[in-house]
Formats: sequence, C-alpha cells, structure tokens
Amino acid sequence: MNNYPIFIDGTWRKTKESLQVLDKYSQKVYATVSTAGKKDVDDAISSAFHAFKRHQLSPYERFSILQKTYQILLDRKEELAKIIVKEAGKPLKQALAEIERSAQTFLLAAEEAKRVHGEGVPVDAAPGSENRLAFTIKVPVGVVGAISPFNFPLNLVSHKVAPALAAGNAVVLKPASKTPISALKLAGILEEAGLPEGLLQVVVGSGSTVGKQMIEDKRISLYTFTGSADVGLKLKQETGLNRLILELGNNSPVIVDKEADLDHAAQTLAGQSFAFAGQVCISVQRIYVHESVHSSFMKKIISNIKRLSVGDPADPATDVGPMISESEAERAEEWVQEAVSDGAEIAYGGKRDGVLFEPTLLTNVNKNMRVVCEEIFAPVVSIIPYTELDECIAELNQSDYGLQGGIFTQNIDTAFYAAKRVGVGGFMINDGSQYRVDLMPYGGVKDSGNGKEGPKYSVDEMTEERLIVMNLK
Ligand SMILES: NC(=O)c1ccc[n+]([C@@H]2O[C@H](COP(=O)([O-])OP(=O)(O)OC[C@H]3O[C@@H](n4cnc5c(N)ncnc54)[C@H](O)[C@@H]3O)[C@@H](O)[C@H]2O)c1
Ligand SMILES: O=C[C@H](O)CS(=O)(=O)O
Repeated sequence: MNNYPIFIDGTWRKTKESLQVLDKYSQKVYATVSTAGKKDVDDAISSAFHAFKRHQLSPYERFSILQKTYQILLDRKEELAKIIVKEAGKPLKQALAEIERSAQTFLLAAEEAKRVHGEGVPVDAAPGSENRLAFTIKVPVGVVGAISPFNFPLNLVSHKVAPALAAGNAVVLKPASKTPISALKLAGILEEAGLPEGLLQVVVGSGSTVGKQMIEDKRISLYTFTGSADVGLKLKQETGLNRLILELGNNSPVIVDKEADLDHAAQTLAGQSFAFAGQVCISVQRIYVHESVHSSFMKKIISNIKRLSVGDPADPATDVGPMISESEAERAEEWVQEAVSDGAEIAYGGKRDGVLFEPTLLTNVNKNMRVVCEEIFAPVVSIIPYTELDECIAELNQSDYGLQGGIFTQNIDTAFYAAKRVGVGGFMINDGSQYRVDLMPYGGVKDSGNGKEGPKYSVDEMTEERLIVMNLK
C-alpha cells in the first residue's frame, strides 16, 4: 500500500502522523498520507512566503511551466483517473473527463499568464492634473491559501493553483482529507514541469487543525475556499479583513417550460442529476415542470434514469457510483425518508445499499422539505409542478443558494424572461444547471458564495491593481 508524503519547501516530507484514504467503493484502506502538524504548516507558509519574494518568474516562465503541466496531465490521464476512481469513488468515465478538464484549466491559466495587465487612467482629465500620466499594473497578492473539497479533487484544486501561479503568487494548498492524493500527484507534476521550490506547498490534514492554522496566519494574503456554506460562513467570520473567495453549495433549480423539447430535457436532466452520485455543487436538485407537460416529462425522465448503470466506479460502463462515505449515504436516506413521512412519493429509486444510493426521483414534495430547501448533495432529485412562470420563479428564488440554474423552452422570450429574474450566478437555456466549461466565469450569489472562478477571473481576483501616477514637466 502506498504511503504518501506531503510537499513542503520543495521536498517530500513524511511526518509522524498519517491518515487513511479509503477506496470509496470497497471501503478498504487504499493508501495512507502523512498529515501536517503545527510545525509542518508553519514551515509550508514560511517557505511560500519566502519563495514568493525569491522567485519573481516572468510571465513567459509562468506560461511555460503551466503549459508543460497541461501536457503532463494529458500524458498521465489514465493513471490519474484511476486514483480519482479509488479515492473519490468517481465513475471512470467521469474521472477521465475531470483530468481532461484539469488539463484545460492549466492551459487556460498558462494563456492568462501572458495577459496580466492594468489599464491607462486619464488623470490628465482632472482640472490641475493636465501634466500627469497614469496607469495601473496588476501585481500578485503574495501567498494564496487554497482549501478544496472532495468532489473534484483535481480540477477544483487546479482552479485554485493554476491561476494563482499564473498571477505570480505562491500557494499553500490544503486538499480535502478524504481525497488528498490527486493534489499530491499534481504537486509532483508541477515540480516536473519546472515550478521552483516553495511556490506550491501541499499540507494534508483536517479543517479544524491544518485549515484553522492556515486561516489564522497573517502571512497568507488571500484565501480561496471551495466547500460547504457552513464552513464558508465560519471562514468568513474568521478571516476578518483578509481577502476571501468563497465557492459554496447550491440546490440547483431547472425549469421545464410547456414549450420545452421534453426528450432533450429528460435526457439531459437524468444525466445532470445523478453524475458523481449527485455530489456536484451544480447537480440538478429541483426540477420545476409546467403542469401541462408534467406526466409526459415524468415518463420520459424515468425511462432515461432506468438506463443509468449503478455500481463499481472502476467499470467503464458505470454512471452512478458510491457516495463519498456510508454516513453521507445514510444522511441522504434519512432526508428522503423524512420527506416521504411528510407526504413525498418516490417515483423511482430510494434504496441504499451501503455506500451506493439509487438514483432517486421524488414527487409530491413541498418547499419546506430538506430534500428541496437544503443542498442534498446526493443522487436525489425532486419534481415540482407549476402553473404560472412568475410563481415558479418566485418559489425557486426562495432558496438561500444561487449558484447556477436553467430552463428548457423553445420560446426565446420565456427563456430571457426567466434569465433576468432568477437569482443565480449562471443560467443555462436549454441545458441543466450542471453545464460548466472551465473558461467561463463561475460563482454564485447569496449563500453560494462570492467571487468568480475560471482562470481569467481568478487571475483578476488573485492580483492587486496598483496605480502609478507620473508628474511630468
Ligand atoms: N461552488 C463550488 O464551486 C463548489 C464546488 C465543489 C463543491 N462545493 C461544495 O462543497 C461541499 C462538499 O464538499 P466538502 O464536503 O469537501 O466540503 P467541506 O466544507 O466539508 O470541506 C471543504 C474543505 O474545507 C476544509 N475545512 C473544513 N472545516 C474547516 C475549517 N474550520 N477551517 C478551514 N478549513 C476547513 C475541509 O477539510 C475541506 O478541505 C458541498 O456543499 C458543495 O456544494 C462547491
Ligand atoms: O462541484 C462543483 C464543481 O464546481 C462542479 S465542476 O467541477 O465545475 O463541474
């Protein structure tokens, strides 16, 4: 069994303590990983702090390292996908797609490294400043503290590390303790691509020890966090005046209008509700269906769900694998049972077998049930009929969250009417909430967080704009 060291100051460090990473399907120990103690975290932050001052890489050097990383990620696609299958329990085809997306994220960040620039400021237009010339430059913030979740253990880490490096920063990364191996592999790949020592540190451990210590350290200039709203709120309260980018949860809504292409909607939504067992922050959770097409849509979505293959994530045919832990699968089961005892009906699925939870379709739900108003983060979707679009929009906007949503309709006026009124960071027309490509601005409103990811937008977030004014003769 592999025993992985952590990555501090450009060296691989085995520490006294370690944690076990389970194979999420078999629930057997797959690997162990050293965990960072107080001194290790302190060393990592100190090394990043000094490396930032020591290594001022040119934009072209940064471009070159990130572009090499892109290539190595693609070259090692199969090996990395197998790690994600084991440590996250993600079905192989979805794991392969994640590696390809991570490679894209690095390529996009490489391109952005050559576009970090400010703008001219017409200060000479102000009375008395006629002889002045001004412009801004974009400078890196310093040390970026990155904290990531379990569900996309490579691509969501890439969305933090790649733009931070493109912008010229150093990074201290704490990956999720359930899935730390992909992040350590990525550190090895960046080392191989020529990243100077100290510019990336990977410290593994719990949020309440390693994460907390990072949050309290003033040498970190900016935090970028992806995870649950509960932890996000805690970090917001603890980071004070420091900069904090938050990418949090959602209970994504999608509308199926009376003028929708129902075959397309049913096929798309069956896929987007259950990929990675619903453990995707933009997974479709609430489907609002116009009453006139409700029964027809139900038949179509059920026939699409029946085609999903549930089981071993290593099997190339599997669509829906295990949840991240048995306790999470039990939680989802409890929420479904609670909804059923309050009147909901299970139209499909509903059963749990250890870590596997069947793709589940609920009807007759109400807006106060946890399966509707909270983030379920499991393969469970609710169908909610509506009559008037305005009422539907008002109801879906009652959510505390606002990351992404969507509408299926052939009527462009209806589509734009909804797009202007839904409280989300991104809205898809004739697609589900789960559409994402890595170049787009991605981030939510309300309890879904603040700030945007996508390399172009993250580079902007991870730099300071400095004004330079020249007083000319
Ligand atoms: N908006 C997005 O882009 C996005 C993407 C993926 C996942 N998510 C959300 O993430 C959640 C699932 O992931 P998870 O279970 O890994 O989330 P989580 O909030 O439990 O953990 C995320 C990270 O925070 C760390 N952490 C926990 N407590 C901490 C503390 N007190 N101080 C510092 N760090 C701490 C964890 O160790 C982990 O690395 C869902 O809510 C999902 O919607 C959001
Ligand atoms: O879980 C949320 C992620 O942001 C989904 S994705 O990586 O962007 O597809």
